Amino acid sequence: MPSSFRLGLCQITVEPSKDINLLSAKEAVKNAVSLGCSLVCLPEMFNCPYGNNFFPLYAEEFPSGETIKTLASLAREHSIYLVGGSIPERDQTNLYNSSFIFGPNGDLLAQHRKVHLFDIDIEGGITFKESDTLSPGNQITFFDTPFCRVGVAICYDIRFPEFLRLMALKGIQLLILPAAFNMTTGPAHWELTMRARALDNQIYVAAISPARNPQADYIAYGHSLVTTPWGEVLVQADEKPRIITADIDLDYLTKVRQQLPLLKHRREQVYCDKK
Ligand SMILES: O=C(O)CCC(=O)C(=O)O
Repeated sequence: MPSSFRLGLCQITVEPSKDINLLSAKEAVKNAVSLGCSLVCLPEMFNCPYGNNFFPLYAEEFPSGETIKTLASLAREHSIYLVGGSIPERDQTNLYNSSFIFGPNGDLLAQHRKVHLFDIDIEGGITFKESDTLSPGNQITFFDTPFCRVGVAICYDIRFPEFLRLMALKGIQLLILPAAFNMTTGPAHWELTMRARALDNQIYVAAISPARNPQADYIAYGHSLVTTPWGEVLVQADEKPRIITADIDLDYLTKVRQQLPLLKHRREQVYCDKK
C-alpha cells in the first residue's frame, strides 16, 4: 500500500448555469490531474446555486442525470478517484443533498446523502432551512482506495462530533467534506471546526468550498483547506477560484496515533453509563 498520495481540491465558482458549472468542473479536474492528484474533490452543490428555489430545478436522478454521468466519465477518463462534491438528487418524491463518488474505472464506489440538514436562524447573520426542500440521509459513508480509507460527509455534518467519531471508529483516515460555509459562519467557525474534527479523530480533513461569488444569493466563504491529524492547516485557499493540492502521508498519521493514542484511550463504558 503506498504511504502517500496527492489530493486535489477544486474550489470552482458556482454560476446560475449548470452547463457552465459542468465545464468549470471538467477543467478544474483536468488541471488537478495535471498536478499529479489521484483523488480529486469538488465542492458542495457545485452544479447548482445554493438555494431552496434552485434545488428542485437542478435535481438529477441516479444514474441518468447529466452531472452524474459527467462525473463517472471524468473519473474514467483521468483514471482517478473522484468525490463529486454534492448535487441535488431526486429519488422518487424526495430530494437529497448527495455526493456521488466514482473510482478510476468510472464505477460508483459510494454515495453520501447529507445527514444533518442545515436549518439555522442567526440574528443579524443568516437564515436557511434546507428541510424546506431536502430530506436527510441516514448513513455514514466511506470507501476504500489503495492509499487509505476515505470518509465522505457534507458541510453541516462536520459540526456533529459523534458522527465523525463513528466514521473514525470505522477506520477512516481522511475525511472529504464538500461544503459551503457562508460569510457569517465561515469566518467564525470554518477553520476551527475542521481542525477540531481532525485533531479529535486524528485524521486528515479536506474541506472543499465553492469560490466566493458576490453575485450569489448565498455567498460561500471559500477557503478550502486540508488539515493534518495533528490539527494543523496543511494548505488553505483564499476566496478565489483555486485548485489546491496536498500530499496525504499515512506514515505521519500512524506516527501521530502511536505517539498520542487518543483513540485507544477512550473509556466507552464511562461514556455509556446512564446514571
Ligand atoms: O455549518 C455551517 O456553518 C454551514 C453549513 C452549510 O452551509 C451547509 O450545511 O450547507
